[in-house]
Amino acid sequence: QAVFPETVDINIRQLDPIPAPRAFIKELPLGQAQARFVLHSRQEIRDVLNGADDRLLVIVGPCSIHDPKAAAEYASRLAKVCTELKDRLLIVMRVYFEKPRTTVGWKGLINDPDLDGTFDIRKGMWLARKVLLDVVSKGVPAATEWLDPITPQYLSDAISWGAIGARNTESQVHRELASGLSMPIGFKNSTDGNVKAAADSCYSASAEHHFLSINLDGHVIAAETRGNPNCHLILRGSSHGPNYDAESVASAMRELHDSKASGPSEYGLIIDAAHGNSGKDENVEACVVEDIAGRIASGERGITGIMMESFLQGGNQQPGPLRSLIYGCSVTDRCIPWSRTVELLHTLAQSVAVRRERAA
Ligand SMILES: C[C@@H](OP(=O)(O)O)C(=O)O
Ligand SMILES: [Mn+2]
Repeated sequence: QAVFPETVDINIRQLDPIPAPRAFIKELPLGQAQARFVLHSRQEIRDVLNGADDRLLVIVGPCSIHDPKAAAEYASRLAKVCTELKDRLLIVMRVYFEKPRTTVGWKGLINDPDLDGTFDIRKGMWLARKVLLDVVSKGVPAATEWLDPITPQYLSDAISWGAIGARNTESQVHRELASGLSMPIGFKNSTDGNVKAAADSCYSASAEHHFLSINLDGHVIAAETRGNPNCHLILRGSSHGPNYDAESVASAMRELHDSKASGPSEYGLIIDAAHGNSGKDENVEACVVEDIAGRIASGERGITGIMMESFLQGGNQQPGPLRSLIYGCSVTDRCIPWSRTVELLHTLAQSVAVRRERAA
């Protein structure tokens, strides 16, 4: 026999087969109209990031998706604001299914959809695709963090923008993954505040790569990618404090230049007002958003997008089975409540209008 059993799987308890991506996509297909919408929103995001479109990209939504019903309600509310403010803001919803943990904890809807330690990944992936299609069918573009390198094969057709998180931003696996993805990708600075690693990732991901992966039929393949020219930086603060200030933005743009990572034209960066920029306190996060709005209105260059963590209810709660939870409240990072989110979106829209007047 090829493998001596005693030499492998010593620490493996179980291996459960999961249907290939094509089976999920067949069961939950993206419609023709939705596919056109995804392609259009990806191009709008590229145009905002490279300055061809003077609107502001706003990536807003819960830290994580744990309840399909609450996600659908949030998307319905956001769809109305998308339409109301689309002359000034390009709004994309955070639809995050995979959560990178600093140590251990609930890893997201795909990994443990029942939030009870049963880890029904097949059900989680199916639910994730269902939630995603529901958001897109409401006319709201979807953003997600790519964490597991296999996940994109199940979901990427419906995603308009992706992030590589602070804990993975220097990983070769994620740079290779990003180089083959079909949507703009933002690399977060690392948790210790290192921006150079993320800038180098933008450069690396713009190159072609060859690596092992799986195809839609679940077969192991050697992937050859063209390189993704639409990668950019996300400043998300760090364990040493915030980096959303003007000097940090200017120095990050220089870093991007030095690593030859600028996109087809000068791509701006996104500021994540949450995480290390707000100490995960939603009230501080709201103040960070207002600070950035003021700077955008005054014409500060380099900021082409902002990320906010927001949900139906503010704050957060410990994860657990849905029946035990407060409806519409984050089970991971604390979020800005919906009512305050709407105020902040209007403030951001107003700052774009003021910037336009000054530029006229
Ligand atoms: C995981 C977190 O991002 P970061 O990688 O900046 O901690 C988030 O976006 O919820
Ligand atoms: Mn978060």
